[in-house]
Amino acid sequence: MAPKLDPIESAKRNAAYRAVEDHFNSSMRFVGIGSGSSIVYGVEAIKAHLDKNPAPPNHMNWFVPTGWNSRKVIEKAGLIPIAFDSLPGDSMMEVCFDGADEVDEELNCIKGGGACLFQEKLVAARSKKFVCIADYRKNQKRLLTSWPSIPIEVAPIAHASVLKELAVIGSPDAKLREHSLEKTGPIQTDQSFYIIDAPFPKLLSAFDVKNGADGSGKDNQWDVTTLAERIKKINGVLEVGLFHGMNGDQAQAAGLQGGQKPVAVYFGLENGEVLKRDYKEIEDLGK
Ligand SMILES: O=C[C@H](O)[C@H](O)[C@H](O)COP(=O)(O)O
Repeated sequence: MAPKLDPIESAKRNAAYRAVEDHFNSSMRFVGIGSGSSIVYGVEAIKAHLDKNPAPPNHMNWFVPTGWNSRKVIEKAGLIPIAFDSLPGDSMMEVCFDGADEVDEELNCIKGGGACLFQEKLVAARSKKFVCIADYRKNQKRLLTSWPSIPIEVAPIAHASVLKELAVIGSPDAKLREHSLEKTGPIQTDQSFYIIDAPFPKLLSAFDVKNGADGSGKDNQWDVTTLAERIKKINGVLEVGLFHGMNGDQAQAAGLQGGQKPVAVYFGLENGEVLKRDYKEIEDLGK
């Protein structure tokens, strides 16, 4: 008998199975796989789906990892990984599945809690859609409600100057993420970069801005997009753990390749149900 999962793990697993049921099929060619603990259940659900519904004859399903750990999860499930930079020509992934640390009402996400975000953003932006798997703790009205800080991937040589500039723009307590065993030093990403965690006050959404709020950073009030773009401009920053702007459907409708935001987020709830939030419902919210 399978061991009983604790409520949070079981919420992630329920969300993963629903997300995969709604967005995966065996004839897909390229599928992105994110990082973290929730996506492990996503891969489990994909494998279970393929076992029941094998791919058509002579058809390969390839899975694009977002880092070392994600590649191991793919391999362990017996699925076939393909490196992002081996994707042929202009082919897109049909879908990518990934987790998040926090998701707001507009489906903006904070990611990078597990030190992966650069490759996750590359993969999301080359996928027709990003589908997010999460548990109830991640579902918040605004970002930085329960999750305390924004993960930022930086070049090691620039970490001190990035910390200084973050202080200037309103995050004096930003910190370099270190291993718990101090002597092992800063945590390194798959790119051998460092991670800075930058706390800011709760972020405004595009709805707030549309309704007249000032998210320009005055009085340290930022909206998600303005802050993400401001941090990205700091020399030495490779990527910011804010996934914002358009989702894949919206990007393609605008003639662009892909977006950063999920088209849908599946939150596993404490009572065993799954709450699905998708961007169409958000468009209605904005009216
Ligand atoms: O760095 C890690 C990634 O962005 C993860 O997707 C994110 O931290 C969520 O991870 P988990 O599913 O473990 O909560």
